[in-house]
Amino acid sequence: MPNSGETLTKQPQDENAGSVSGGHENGSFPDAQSVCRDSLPRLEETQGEGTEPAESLWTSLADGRVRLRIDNSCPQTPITVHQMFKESLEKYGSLNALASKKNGKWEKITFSEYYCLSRKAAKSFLKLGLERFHSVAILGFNSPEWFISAVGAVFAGGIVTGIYTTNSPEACHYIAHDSKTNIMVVENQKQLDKIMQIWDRLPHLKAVVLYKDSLPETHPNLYTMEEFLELGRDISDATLDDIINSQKPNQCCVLIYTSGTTGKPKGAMLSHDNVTWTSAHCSRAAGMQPAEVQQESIVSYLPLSHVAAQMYDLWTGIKWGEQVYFAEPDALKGSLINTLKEVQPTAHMGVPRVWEKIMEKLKDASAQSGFVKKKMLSWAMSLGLERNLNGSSSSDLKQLWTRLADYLVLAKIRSALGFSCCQKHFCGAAPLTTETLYFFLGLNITLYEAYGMSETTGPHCLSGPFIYRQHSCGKPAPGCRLKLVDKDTEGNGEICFWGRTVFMGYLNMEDRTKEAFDEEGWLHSGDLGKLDKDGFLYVTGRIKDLIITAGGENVPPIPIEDAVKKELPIVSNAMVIGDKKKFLSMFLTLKSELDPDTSDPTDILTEQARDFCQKRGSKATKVSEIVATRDRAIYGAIQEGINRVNRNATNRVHCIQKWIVLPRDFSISGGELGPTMKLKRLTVLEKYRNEVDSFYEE
Ligand SMILES: Nc1ncnc2c1ncn2[C@@H]1O[C@H](COP(=O)(O)OP(=O)(O)OP(=O)(O)O)[C@@H](O)[C@H]1O
Repeated sequence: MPNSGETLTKQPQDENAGSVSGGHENGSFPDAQSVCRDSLPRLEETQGEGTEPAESLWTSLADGRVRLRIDNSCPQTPITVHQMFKESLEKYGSLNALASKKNGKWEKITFSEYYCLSRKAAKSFLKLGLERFHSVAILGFNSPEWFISAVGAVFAGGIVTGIYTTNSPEACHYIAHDSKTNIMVVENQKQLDKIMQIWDRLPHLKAVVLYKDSLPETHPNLYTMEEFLELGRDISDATLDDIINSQKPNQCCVLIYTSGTTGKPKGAMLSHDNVTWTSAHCSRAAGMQPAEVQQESIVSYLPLSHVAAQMYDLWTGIKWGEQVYFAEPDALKGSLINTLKEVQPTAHMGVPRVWEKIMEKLKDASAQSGFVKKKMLSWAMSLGLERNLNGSSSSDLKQLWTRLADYLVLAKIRSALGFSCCQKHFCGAAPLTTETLYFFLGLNITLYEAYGMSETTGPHCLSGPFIYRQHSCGKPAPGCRLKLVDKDTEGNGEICFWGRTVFMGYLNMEDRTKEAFDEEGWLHSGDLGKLDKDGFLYVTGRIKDLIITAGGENVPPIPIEDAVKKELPIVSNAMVIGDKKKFLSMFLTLKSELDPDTSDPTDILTEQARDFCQKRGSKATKVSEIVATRDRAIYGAIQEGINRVNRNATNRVHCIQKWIVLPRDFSISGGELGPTMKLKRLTVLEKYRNEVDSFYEE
């Protein structure tokens, strides 16, 4: 791959692919006319006041600088995280910023207090020996301490990186080592235990701060959050301000480790400009309001080590003066709905799996309710869906019924979910199924999809109240561009990105960084997409998941997997296997109840799965009963379902020839799913290597 780090004086010309750009400042989006065939706009000569000059669009060094992608479609002066916070402080200083539950009561701090605490944290990090461009790693559930540590780390000239709480000690070690972590901020004893196991192999680690539990043992370099915040007392404001003032927008301040669905995690380096520009422009385009218009309130619960949550909750919260309420650590085990009901957020973001879980809960509740309730719900939802799919073209009487159904039934469900005041429901980070989309449309909840990657500082394409089309991820954010390359006859091509969302490079991975960009500096996503005539993007597949059989046929696995799941409602996960193999085979897992404490899949089949068994004449209630006996009724039904999918296959190569039911559903703790519930195919292949071999034994 050519070196994209060259000076970008030459402007790219793309003869085959038109590019689509986002709208401007006011958050408006382009119409059909802006699907243009022109080249990229000229990069401005100026990189913004105070920006260190840099020649290259990428770097793989923590202390590296990049040339910012400022051009006439996004001319705004680049700023640092501290400058962004200072601007917000002037406007929103007295507003509440962060709210967390302590002893059953919400405790709140204002933006002024938030800023002061972040400075205190910054001084304490310096006192503990945080070196420039070394990392502060945060390992814990969302909380004010998480935010204050993150902002403090950046103020102190460090780089903040989140670590998933589900990571093993070795996975924590990988990140801490790669990012030269100087200080680790951990939530509780459980996370501390992991660090204690690896500390002696982390030569840069100087101290650990514990922010929830009390100190379990005396260790010279172990502090509680209270102790920590006092450590920097003798660091002067001038010392900190010197460091803050020396920061440049084109330097790194955040590291997001990809969750490794395609291999080893990579540390995506985000610059101050990536963070501040994306915070300013993406959420506004999706309809989020600045606090001077309406203070948005949101609930923070998705892992902050993932780019989507970190941008949405933390950095955008600072930019627009949002009030962030922290959920309980068991949010995803069920308590989230209670928090939502209390907070009544004005906007809510979930990954598709979160929305699916809400859907499954509602379906189960409906299945257990009486005949009349069930009928009322399905009547109201069918009217809601019809209106949302067909618009309000129906008769006056029908419209009246639709409004009545919303008032009598649907509004109550939305209220029970905590969405009475919620004006924007976002979904992103993974594909959303039509079933989920339609289910929520039936409830009169429109899910606005966003699409992007860690490498685009989260969202690059957005939907919102002013830009929406079903099944689409919307349009590029204002000032951003995308193009499709290597298009097939149906218009599907690889999605490539350009704009100030585009990251700096992968830390310590020069080769992977070069591979990510083409010679003109476009970032290649590894995703397939299609554009409609109005410039709306539809993500249609992942090249990075493409299976190439031994015969050289390209097989996208997701459509086959989705078809199997649609045919067989007992199936939870389906995974096609066949890379470099003579034919395709498939792993299946069955829908099973989750352990309420750990969220791990149990052996007990879900209500829906048991219903499937009963209808097929099987008495099974557990996964193990089906697998151990190769339950004839169920195995027969699965084979029939697969036969139906095979009959609709594009050609013989796309047919599933062998399959197996695995004894346990995929899960994050099992390692088969990433934190946004995306399938980690390589891990599954490794974990079930014997089963794979058994498919292909002669
Ligand atoms: N709205 C969406 N629809 C479909 N796919 C999406 C959407 N949003 C994100 N994705 C998928 O998620 C990918 C980005 O994921 P992310 O940057 O979070 O990396 P990851 O999954 O954590 O790890 P890895 O890079 O190792 O796969 C995109 O390239 C795309 O495949």
